[in-house]
Amino acid sequence: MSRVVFSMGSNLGDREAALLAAVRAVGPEAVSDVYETAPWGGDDEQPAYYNIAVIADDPARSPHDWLALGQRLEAESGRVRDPERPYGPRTLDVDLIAVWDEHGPVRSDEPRLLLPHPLAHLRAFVLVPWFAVDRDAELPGKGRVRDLLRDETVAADARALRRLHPIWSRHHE
Ligand SMILES: Nc1ncnc2c1ncn2[C@@H]1O[C@H](COP(=O)(O)OP(=O)(O)OP(=O)(O)O)[C@@H](O)[C@H]1O
Ligand SMILES: Nc1nc2c(c(=O)[nH]1)N=C(CO)CN2
Repeated sequence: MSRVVFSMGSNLGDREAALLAAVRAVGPEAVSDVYETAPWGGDDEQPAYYNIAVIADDPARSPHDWLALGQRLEAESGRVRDPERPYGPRTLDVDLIAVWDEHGPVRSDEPRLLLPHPLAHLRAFVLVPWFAVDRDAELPGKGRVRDLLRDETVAADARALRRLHPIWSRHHE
C-alpha cells in the first residue's frame, strides 16, 4: 500500500493544462479545485500560481516511484531550472507532501526525498487545497491540517487565496 498527497503548482505557460496532464498521469483518488495563490517564499516578481492538492493510492508504487513520476512530469512540462532563483517561476512543480505505506507514515531524511515535506505546515497553498479534499487530513509529525491552518501567518495567507474552479471530474478518467 502506498498513499500519497501531492501539492502541484504552475505559474508559467498554460497553468491549467500542465496541472491537468499531471493529474491524469497520477491516476488520482481525489483532486482539489484550482486555487490561485500569490508566490510564497520571497521571490515576488513572478506570476500568480495555480495550485492543487492531489491524493493517489497505488499499492505498486514506492515513495521513490512517486518522486520519479513527479520529476518526469515536471520535465515533460518543459520546466527549466534557474539556479539563481530557487523559488522562481515554473511550468510545473510536483511536491510529495506525505506518503503512507502499510506501516504508517513514511519518514525520510534523504535530501532527494524529504518526507513529510519539511515546509508543508507553513504553506497555505498546500494546506488549503489538501483540507478541501480531506477534512481529517493530518501532516505526520505536525498535526491536523485543520489546526495548522489556525497559525496566524498561514491563516492570513489562506484568506488571500482565491478558489477558482474544479479541474478534474469523472469524464476525465
Ligand atoms: N518531498 C519532496 N517532494 C519533491 N521533491 C523533493 C522532496 N524532498 C526532496 N525533494 C528534492 O527537492 C529537489 C528540488 O526540487 P524543486 O527544485 O522542485 O524544489 P522546490 O519545489 O522549488 O522547493 P520546495 O522543496 O521548497 O517546494 C528535487 O531534486 C527533489 O529530489
Ligand atoms: N504560491 C506558490 N508559491 C510557491 C510555490 C507554489 O506552488 N505556489 N512553489 C514553490 C516551490 O515549491 C515556491 N513558492
